[in-house]
Amino acid sequence: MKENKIERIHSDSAMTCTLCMQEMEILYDHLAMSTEEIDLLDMPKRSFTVHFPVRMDSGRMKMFVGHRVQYNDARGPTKGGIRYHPDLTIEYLQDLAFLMSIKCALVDIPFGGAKGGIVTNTKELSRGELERVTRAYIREIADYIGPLKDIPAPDVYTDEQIMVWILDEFERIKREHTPSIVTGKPIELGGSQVRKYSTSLGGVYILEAAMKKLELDKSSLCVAIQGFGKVGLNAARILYENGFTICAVSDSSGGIFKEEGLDIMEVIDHKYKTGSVIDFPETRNITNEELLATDCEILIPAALSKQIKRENVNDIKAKIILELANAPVTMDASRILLDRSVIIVPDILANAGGVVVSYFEWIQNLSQDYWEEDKVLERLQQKMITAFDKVYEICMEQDCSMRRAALQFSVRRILYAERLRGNL
Ligand SMILES: NC(=O)c1ccc[n+]([C@@H]2O[C@H](COP(=O)([O-])OP(=O)(O)OC[C@H]3O[C@@H](n4cnc5c(N)ncnc54)[C@H](O)[C@@H]3O)[C@@H](O)[C@H]2O)c1
Repeated sequence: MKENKIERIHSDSAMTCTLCMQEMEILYDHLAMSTEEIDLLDMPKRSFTVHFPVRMDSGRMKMFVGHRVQYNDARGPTKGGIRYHPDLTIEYLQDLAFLMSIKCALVDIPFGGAKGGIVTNTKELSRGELERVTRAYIREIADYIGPLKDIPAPDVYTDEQIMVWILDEFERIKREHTPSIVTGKPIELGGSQVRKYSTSLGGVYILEAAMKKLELDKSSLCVAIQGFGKVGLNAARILYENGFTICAVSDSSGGIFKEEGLDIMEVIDHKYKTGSVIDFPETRNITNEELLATDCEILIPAALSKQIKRENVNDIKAKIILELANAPVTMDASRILLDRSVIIVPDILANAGGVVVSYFEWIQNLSQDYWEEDKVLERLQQKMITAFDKVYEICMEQDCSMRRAALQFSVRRILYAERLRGNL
């Protein structure tokens, strides 16, 4: 099992493991973990595949493949997204489910980690087919999910509407209202305030906490953001509203740069009208490579994995990298940046705000007590800052990277829960 994981870690396919998984191998030695501990963390508790037929619009039946991985539930029911992707493999989902366990432990929410999905290209399905595929998948896995077992959420190519179909199908099967079965719902059906920008806001809380420790003044710093989707756009908006100068942003069509800073509200308007940030008046169009190499203090990758790699790492000028995307920096590049004393705030900490607000949504559903926006904001900030402080303390004590510190802290928490249960 362990060898397979290492092979995957070093493979270079589109579905490779994240940097955290590579760091885990180092951590096994660093923490002097016993064989029992390594074995326990190396295997998901439950991992299964379902095959199911769905009637297509053409009238013919087509077989689909779905997976769900419930990695570790020592600290609570498992929690994790449902992803629709043609290249989805159960091995990759196992790694993502493991990272969800780590992320939940890091921000101290009572969940284990899960991940699942369907092997499909949503662009090739009609809306009706997408609904039938989703409902059929839920019928297959309904016995293994539940508010106190395993709680799905949106992920790549799944959204609020798909969460509603999941909720509705599950409730039809169980014949009772169960809003806590899934998170990422619209507010009208039990969703939480703040959810739509929770990942970005959580990242901003962490960035501001890091800057306070480093005694940096935000007004004098230039920020560049790669990706202008749900996470990048909201991060740009919140930072702009908080007085940061955003000098470059980009999306898949390219980017824009303005040394004195962009009017982000106008850029958002332009993006909605034209579909891209490029060609915004009085700015210079730049490529995504140029965006990463922008002369800025803070770089926020919020698009895809593996954007900062050996080939372009020497062009990076930022002093702080806030990883809002998952695994945007490769292992090689990370080592080089750390040698140059660049601070990398790792994905498992920087983008954990999303799962924290998912936890709040679940609490609200279970208690039927719905919170005002202010309460969600206050509790999100508290969770993020507590995790940051802990990670920072370990970094200072051990003179290690934030990723190493975060992983170490979470692994210890999970192993402690396992030990209390008598599993170690
Ligand atoms: N949505 C969340 O709550 C959440 C939570 C945790 C992590 N993440 C991670 O954050 C990242 C972004 O997620 P999202 O939800 O904003 O996705 P999204 O699909 O809404 O946005 C992605 C953005 O990246 C841009 N993009 C695509 N290719 C690009 C390229 N080559 N160069 C520059 N930009 C490019 C797209 O144009 C789009 O603006 C992903 O890595 C995701 O896994 C998201």
